[in-house]
Amino acid sequence: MAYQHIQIPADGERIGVGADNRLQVPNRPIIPYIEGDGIGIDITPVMKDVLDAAVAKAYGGERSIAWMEVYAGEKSTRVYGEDVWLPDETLEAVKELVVSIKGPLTTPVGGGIRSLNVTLRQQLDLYVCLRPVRYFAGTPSPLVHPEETDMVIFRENSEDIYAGIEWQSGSPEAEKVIEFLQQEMGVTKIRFPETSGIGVKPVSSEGTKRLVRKAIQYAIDNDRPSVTLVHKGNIMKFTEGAFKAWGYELAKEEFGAEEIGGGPWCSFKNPSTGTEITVKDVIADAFLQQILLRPKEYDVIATLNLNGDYISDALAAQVGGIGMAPGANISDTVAMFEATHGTAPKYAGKDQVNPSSLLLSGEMLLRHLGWTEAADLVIKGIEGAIYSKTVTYDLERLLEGATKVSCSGFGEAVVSQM
Ligand SMILES: NC(=O)C1=CN([C@@H]2O[C@H](COP(=O)(O)OP(=O)(O)OC[C@H]3O[C@@H](n4cnc5c(N)ncnc54)[C@H](OP(=O)(O)O)[C@@H]3O)[C@@H](O)[C@H]2O)C=CC1
Ligand SMILES: O=C(O)CCC(=O)C(=O)O
Ligand SMILES: [Mg+2]
Repeated sequence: MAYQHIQIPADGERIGVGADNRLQVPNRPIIPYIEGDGIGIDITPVMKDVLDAAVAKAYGGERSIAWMEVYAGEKSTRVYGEDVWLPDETLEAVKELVVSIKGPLTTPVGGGIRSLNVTLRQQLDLYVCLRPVRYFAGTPSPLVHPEETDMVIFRENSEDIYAGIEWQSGSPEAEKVIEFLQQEMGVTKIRFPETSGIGVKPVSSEGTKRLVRKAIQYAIDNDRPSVTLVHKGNIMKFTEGAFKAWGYELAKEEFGAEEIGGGPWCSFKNPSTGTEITVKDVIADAFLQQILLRPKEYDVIATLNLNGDYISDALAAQVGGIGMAPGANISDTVAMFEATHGTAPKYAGKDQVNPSSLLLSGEMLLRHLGWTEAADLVIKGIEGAIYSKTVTYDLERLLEGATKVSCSGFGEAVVSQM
């Protein structure tokens, strides 16, 4: 490895990947991190400090993280030059070093660059966006029983309208596609052909099945009772409807699921525990009301890219907001952990926001390394800080008798509660 601007920590070692894609983790692994735009500057240093403290406490100095900064977004344009938003060496480093973590990156609405977050997922084929949503006791929530929300979202991360295949209204490309649709495909339903922008939504059986396979395997490994396929297949029959059909097909072919009654729901016995795992489906709009009214009925969720984006913020709100919801983007070998929320520009550099989403993403990273003792300490620290009502502005404004602390102050509270 030789990089232009990335400094490799001399005393760190690379994580290896063995048979069955198992990680071989040295005592001082090199972990690349992207600071992130906006509030990235606030939350990323806190995340590093908290993870370092948890690892030091759990392993008494025997293990530690060799952090290595890699660049993307606005910081990259300062380091590499005006138009370099995502340098090749960032992609190379993240791929070679296998496990990384990132802060949020800005995407302009309308024109400008396409999402760097989506580009990272696509370039590295991080096809699973894993977003667990659980409640921490004492967190203010709009629900009467927020503790009943305990779901793990598997959002397909490589297809759907996030593929970015779209043409602007009035462009020659849009006109050409519209002409093709009308003249060669017999399409008569484009309501305003003169002024329409056009987007394409690819959804494949391979893309669906690799995602649903991971979701079902997660349910097996974690002894969860159900996997729900969330789709809008009544309207988008050959994309979202196909996602549902391929999901059930996979459950039957690869996991031996059998139909319940006349189907389409099916179930099979968890090969490790003997517990019944139900594979079911629900239409996305109905799902969004049911997660508020009957959250206990849902557990592992497998869904398409756009649905997963909406659902993850909606579910996060139920357990305290997007300041609390972690995530990971995963392929068969590479894992990149990241917060669910964005760059919250109005708070950038003010040391105010809640770092928990990135802290909990870091907790997932530690668990992914097999460093469960350190991961448990991060959870203990966050639980302790929230329980003692020492919280950032977002929770303090909803929590009677709470003490408001800064972003870094919350990090210190977490460490002191470990
Ligand atoms: N993966 C990524 O990197 C993502 C990037 N983005 C990008 O981020 C930019 C801003 O997007 P926007 O729609 O404003 O969404 P954001 O998630 O950045 O912020 C929306 C609101 O959520 C609340 N919030 C977000 N993060 C926190 C936090 N850590 N602690 C407390 N509250 C928080 C704030 O609410 P309040 O004002 O009520 O305090 C904030 O104003 C866009 O460019 C978007 O594309 C968006 C999502 C994910
Ligand atoms: O890439 C972006 O700007 C937004 C991404 C997003 O909303 C998400 O990852 O949940
Ligand atoms: Mg989102």
